[in-house]
Amino acid sequence: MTTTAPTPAPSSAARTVRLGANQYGKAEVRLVRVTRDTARHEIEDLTVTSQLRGDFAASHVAGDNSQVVATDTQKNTVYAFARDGVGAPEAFLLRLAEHFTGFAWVDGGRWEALSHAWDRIVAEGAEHDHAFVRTGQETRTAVVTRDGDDVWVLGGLTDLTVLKSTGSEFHGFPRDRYTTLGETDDRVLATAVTARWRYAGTDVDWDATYASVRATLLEAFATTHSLALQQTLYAMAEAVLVAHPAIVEVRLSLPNKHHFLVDLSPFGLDNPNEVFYAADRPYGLIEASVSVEDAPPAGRAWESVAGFC
Ligand SMILES: O=c1[nH]c(=O)c2[nH]c(=O)[nH]c2[nH]1
Repeated sequence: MTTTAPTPAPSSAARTVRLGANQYGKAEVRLVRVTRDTARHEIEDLTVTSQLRGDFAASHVAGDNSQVVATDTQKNTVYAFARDGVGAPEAFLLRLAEHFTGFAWVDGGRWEALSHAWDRIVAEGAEHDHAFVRTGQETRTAVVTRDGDDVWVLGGLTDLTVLKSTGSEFHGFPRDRYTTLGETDDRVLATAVTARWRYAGTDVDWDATYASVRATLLEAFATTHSLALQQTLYAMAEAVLVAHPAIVEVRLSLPNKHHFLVDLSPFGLDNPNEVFYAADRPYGLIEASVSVEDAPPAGRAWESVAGFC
């Protein structure tokens, strides 16, 4: 038997290492703001992440924190800025970006928000002034990335769950020895939409555009007679781009929430497309980016945005 001597590990003196890309900050700051100027309160509920980029080498290599804006300070800043109001998450994040890049050694960063929706409770026939119920609907998302004077804004939403009980077909796919799926011209189509969209600039009515994009996504989902979830995805993204000149790119991630017809024949029953098993996994996952032809370069807009191809 031949034995090979192990290769000696290189001594640390023989190698030069270098700090690469880095960012740091406070993740998932939970912020709830109650606006109580009148008896009819308003509530804003966000989860905010702040990450700074810049010259932080001294802290990493020597423990010199003279340029480290503490993550605790970043968290406090989020709360302090909320004292003046929150408003659209995109606008709030742009304020944070402007503030933190005021430190000479901070040249950019990434600020992200999830916006959690609450509805008023209807009590005694009227919307209550200060009692709310979390809507089981989607979560609005926003990401601001700044690099020097360049800034990119993504709007978005996640967990917008939709279903069509007809108007969906799937056939014409290749068959090989592993194919068992039957062709269908009438199936249930359901998905939980995750969408992100890239704005061309920052002079935008964020709330109005969000509401309009959401409505456009829903309308396109409802009205597209679907031959594949891929086709529905494209129709949804196209509809958003056609209706919103401020938006230049849409990325969608659509899980195909399969609804399988249950075989009721063992019970002597037919099943004319009425009783389904709603499977939770595995699920098809359909993802794409759709953009306008003359879209400005995406730059760093999509950096660290997980969950898309
Ligand atoms: O809309 C669909 N797209 C697919 O790619 C696919 N694959 C599959 O098994 N079912 C479906 N449905």
